[in-house]
Amino acid sequence: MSDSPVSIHKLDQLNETERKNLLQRTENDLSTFMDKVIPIIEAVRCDGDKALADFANKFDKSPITADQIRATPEEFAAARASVDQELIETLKFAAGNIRLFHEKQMPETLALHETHAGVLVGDRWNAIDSVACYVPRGKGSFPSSVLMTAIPAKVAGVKKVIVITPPGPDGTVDPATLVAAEIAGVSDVFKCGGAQGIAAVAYGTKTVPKCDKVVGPGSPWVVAAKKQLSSVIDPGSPAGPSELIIFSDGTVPPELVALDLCVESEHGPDSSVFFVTDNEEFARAVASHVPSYWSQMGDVRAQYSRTVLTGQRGGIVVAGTREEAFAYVNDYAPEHLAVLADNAWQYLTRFEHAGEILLGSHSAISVANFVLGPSHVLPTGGAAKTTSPLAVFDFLKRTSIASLTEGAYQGFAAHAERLARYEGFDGHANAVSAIRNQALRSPAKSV
Ligand SMILES: NC(=O)c1ccc[n+]([C@@H]2O[C@H](COP(=O)([O-])OP(=O)(O)OC[C@H]3O[C@@H](n4cnc5c(N)ncnc54)[C@H](O)[C@@H]3O)[C@@H](O)[C@H]2O)c1
Ligand SMILES: N[C@H](CO)Cc1c[nH]c[nH+]1
Ligand SMILES: [Zn+2]
Repeated sequence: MSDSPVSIHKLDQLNETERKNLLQRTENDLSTFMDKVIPIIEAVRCDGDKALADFANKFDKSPITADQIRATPEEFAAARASVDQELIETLKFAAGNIRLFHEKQMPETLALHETHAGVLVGDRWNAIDSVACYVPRGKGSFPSSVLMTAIPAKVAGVKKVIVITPPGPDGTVDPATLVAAEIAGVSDVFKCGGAQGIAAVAYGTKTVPKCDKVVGPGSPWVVAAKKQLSSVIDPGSPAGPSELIIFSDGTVPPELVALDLCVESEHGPDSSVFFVTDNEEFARAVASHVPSYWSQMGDVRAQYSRTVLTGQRGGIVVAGTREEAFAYVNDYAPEHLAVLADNAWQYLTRFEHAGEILLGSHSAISVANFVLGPSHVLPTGGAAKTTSPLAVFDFLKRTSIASLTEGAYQGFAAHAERLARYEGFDGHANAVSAIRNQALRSPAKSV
């Protein structure tokens, strides 16, 4: 039991610096990528589609040419024919749940409140014009990410939704990604990933349309390019390497926690996954079960998981008290938080910061990752302290709407004039002092 290689970090044995280090993610230090993406971005800005093809050759080993960046109707048809019918049914099942959840999330288009007699103020929500959904391909294929990004955008009413994704070594888009795009109602899919894909939608190329916003998860190249281009395109939330914290009070089988530790840790060596508990005996039991689950995974995924769970950005955190366990989770602000307990709901109010909180053994991380409804694109790197999961709100913006009657205006104008004079704005003050000259404001008398 004690010879499990899973890291065990005892909070009360850490000094302040060590505790701080345990909260770090790979994405918190993008310094090695920030400079390297600049020439890639510049090449796309200057050479457009030709640069996209060159980078696809170089980074994706994909033999495409500048005139093959867009996925053709024939490629969609071939994808439809090659993807297993049951998988298509599953993609449709997921799409239905994602659509339903986001439809229910939509705010009223116009919400007005009468704050005083004759004063109507409120919000109008409307969609942004164009969005690019980034779908990764480097470490697997992610048709689920197409659904989790494009469907909320469509529900919000975005007119132009496109997908960008790295092409494979055969020069095509992953077939299930194309089928998922079709199910989501997206017909514009472009073969460009990494920093070059982000640059393409930021500046536009002959083939790839310039977009107002880019969403979706990606490698550090993608996250670094989003940061570099944040004044050119709205980069949305970072959505970097997947991360998970599991909290348990020891009232579930340790095997369950061990299995869940292998979930997000198999994404890549840069993921971060911890089990946090105040029960050391239970922690050691969990650690003892993990290696047997690695042996049930493919070599590459098992190695990613092993790297994460035996290193400094993963494993088990043993807190001295339950309060310290809650405090650690809140400081960490994980992307996903799974609460595994007999009565998981009792802990909900203890967790302030997380992209998603899954309560109880049946609210499985994999169900939420793939088919439940809420988007799996969630804030990473601690961004859950201030930001929210991808949702319809990311594709909408608010405009404040106001309307005053003549009677209401009388009650506001003198106050506005006084504040305008104090701030030294004569033009502002003069405009409202027309209160003394009603003719200027009354349509009936204005001509
Ligand atoms: N937060 C979320 O919602 C969420 C969801 C799914 C996946 N993820 C994360 O997304 C990530 C996906 O990883 P991936 O590798 O599949 O992403 P990816 O497909 O974005 O990465 C591959 C791309 O990176 C670029 N690249 C690779 N090597 C390069 C180099 N040497 N120089 C320049 N560019 C280079 C290439 O353009 C390549 O196409 C994982 O970290 C996973 O954990 C996050
Ligand atoms: N865990 C990812 C979000 O962090 C979603 C995903 C897609 N495929 C597998 N997992
Ligand atoms: Zn996952």
